[in-house]
Amino acid sequence: MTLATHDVRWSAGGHLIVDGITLSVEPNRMLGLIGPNGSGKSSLLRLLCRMRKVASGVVTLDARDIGDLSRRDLARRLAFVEQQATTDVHLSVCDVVRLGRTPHRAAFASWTREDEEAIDHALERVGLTDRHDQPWHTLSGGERQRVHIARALAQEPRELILDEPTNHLDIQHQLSTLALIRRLGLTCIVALHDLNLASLFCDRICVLSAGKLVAAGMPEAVLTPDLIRRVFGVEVRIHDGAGGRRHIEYIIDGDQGETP
Ligand SMILES: Nc1ncnc2c1ncn2[C@@H]1O[C@H](COP(=O)(O)OP(=O)(O)OP(=O)(O)O)[C@@H](O)[C@H]1O
Repeated sequence: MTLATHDVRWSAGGHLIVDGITLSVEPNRMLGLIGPNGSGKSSLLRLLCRMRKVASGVVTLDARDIGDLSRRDLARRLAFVEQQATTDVHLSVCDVVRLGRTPHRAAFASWTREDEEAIDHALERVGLTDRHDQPWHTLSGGERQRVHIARALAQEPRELILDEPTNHLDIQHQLSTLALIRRLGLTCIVALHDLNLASLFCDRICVLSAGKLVAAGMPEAVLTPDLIRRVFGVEVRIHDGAGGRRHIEYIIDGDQGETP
C-alpha cells in the first residue's frame, strides 16, 4: 500500500464530517471516490494530502504517518488538484505550471533545464503546449482545469489526488483527461460524480455517504442498482456493453421503459 487512511475522523462546525474512514489504494492503481454532495469526499481528500489535520486516526504514505513527513518531502511524493482551485490572475500558463516545481528547487535557485523540461512535458500531456504564454485569466474553465493538472504533473508525484478533475470539461476532455490520468500509471485517488466515468476508468471504487465509507471494491461489485438507490436515491438499470464495459442508465420518474 502506498497511501492509506486508518479510522480517520475530522469535524467542522460541530459536525463529524469524516467518520472513521479506513481505505487504501494499491500502487499505480486508480481509486475512485464517489458519494452524494456533502458526503465528505473533498474533506477526506484534504486529509489525505495533509491540507487538514485529522482529529483522530492516521493517514499513512508507505506505512509512515504523513504528519511525520516534511512539507517538502510530502510535496515531492504527492500532488493535489483541487476543485475550483484559484490562481493569481496575473500569471501566465507556464507560471502556473512552474509552481509545481517548487518542491524540487532550492530557495533562490535558478531554473534548470530539468525544470523547463518537466513544465513543457506537463503542458504537452494535457494538450496545452501552444498556450504556454497565454495569460491565465483569459483561459476557459476547462483549460484552467487542465493547467492545474499540468501543474500537478510538473511536481512529478508518485501519488496524485484529484477532486472532480472533470469539472468544467466538455465530454471529449472528460474522457481524454481521465484516460491521461490512467495512462500516467500513478497511484491515484480521484473524486468523481459521474458513475459511468468512475466505472469506466477506476480500478476500485469507494463510496461515501454522510462521512462514512459504505462500500468499496471493483466497480462492477460496488455500483449495483441497490447501492445506487440507497446512497443516491436514484433508480438505475445496468447494461453490459461491448468489451465488458457497463453502462448505468438512470431511470427518471414516470419512465416505464423496459430493459430490451
Ligand atoms: N470548514 C468547514 N466548516 C463547516 N462545515 C464544513 C467545512 N468543510 C466542509 N464542511 C461540510 O462538510 C460536508 C462535507 O463537505 P465536502 O466538501 O467534503 O463534501 P463533498 O462530498 O466533497 O461534496 P460535493 O460533492 O458537493 O463537492 C458538507 O456538508 C460541508 O458543508
